[in-house]
Amino acid sequence: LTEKIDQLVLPACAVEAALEGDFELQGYMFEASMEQLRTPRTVRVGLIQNRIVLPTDAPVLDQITALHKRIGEMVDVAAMCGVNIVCFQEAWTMPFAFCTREKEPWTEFAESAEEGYTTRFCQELAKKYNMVVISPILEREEVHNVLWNTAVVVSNSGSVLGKTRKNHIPRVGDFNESTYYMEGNTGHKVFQTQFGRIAVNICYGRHHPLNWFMYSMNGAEIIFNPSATVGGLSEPMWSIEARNAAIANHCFTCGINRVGTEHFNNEFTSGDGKKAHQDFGYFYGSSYVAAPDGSRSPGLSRTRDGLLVTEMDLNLTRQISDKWSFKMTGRYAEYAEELTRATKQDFKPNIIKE
Ligand SMILES: NC(=O)NCCC(=O)O
Repeated sequence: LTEKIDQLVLPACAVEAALEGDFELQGYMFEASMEQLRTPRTVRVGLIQNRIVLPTDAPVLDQITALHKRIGEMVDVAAMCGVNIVCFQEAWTMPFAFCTREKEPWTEFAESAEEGYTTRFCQELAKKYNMVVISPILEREEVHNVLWNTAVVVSNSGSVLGKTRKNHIPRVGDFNESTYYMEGNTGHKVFQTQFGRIAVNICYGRHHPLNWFMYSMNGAEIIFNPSATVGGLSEPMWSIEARNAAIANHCFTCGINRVGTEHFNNEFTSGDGKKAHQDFGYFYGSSYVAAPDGSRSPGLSRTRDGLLVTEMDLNLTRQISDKWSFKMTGRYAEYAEELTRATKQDFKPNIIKE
């Protein structure tokens, strides 16, 4: 169904800047029917995927600053393309070092969601470009000194609208994230922005249909899925999960994955009897947007930095909901009751035997 998608013509200055900055720039459009009582609710969304800039053994602040510079240049191009909401990849200010299980220096990348340099940096971008910025970082919550995997949502006014934390922490492959931070405690927040209602389902949460569902129950029209995931593990699932969530929940979904292979100084093992190694494998990019009608944009490159700009008419969410009525036909009260019973210690599965 990618053939249903029209390309979005992007300004020549943006195309040139992307060429000069050596990153891919793609633009697509999702249209909706014209309605009599509502005007189109058109919004432009930018997804940014990238490799890390400096080697993983460069000083921490240099690594962060180099990523700010790189992403700042890409946001400049997003602004030229009229982007209203931009989302970066999971833990965008750092290498995805959680495979190592080392605490130092990786926990030094953690920053305050409200006051950290990265949030300040995003606030500047948001104000300058009248753009909502979704900034997934490693958060240090300073009152209790707890680390979290958090997306900070900066409003286009430049103020911090709020933050939302990763609900599901992987226990698969080299994703040793449970060594560093806890399951999120912020529920399924939806942020009302000037450009639509948005939510952030961070990485591994995309394997949980009920996680997407709860954001949608709270009214999300666009659900972002900033990720860090590697070839050989999740690639066969990547093109399906966010797309299916868009269909099932009558909303737009945006999958973002980093690119490149990140090398670490010290070897680590995967607990599978294989030899110790110094990298996680390659992050395969392929960021894309899926629409509630089942269509999707082509993915960005598997290997290059990129900016994907999509224009979407949010009226499509209600139009598809009216057509398919999944929200209306869902038997949620029944599921809720059965689920409540299923989560109890004394639960007996409802299996009928002869
Ligand atoms: N970052 C993260 O949660 N990755 C886990 C692997 C996956 O979900 O593909």
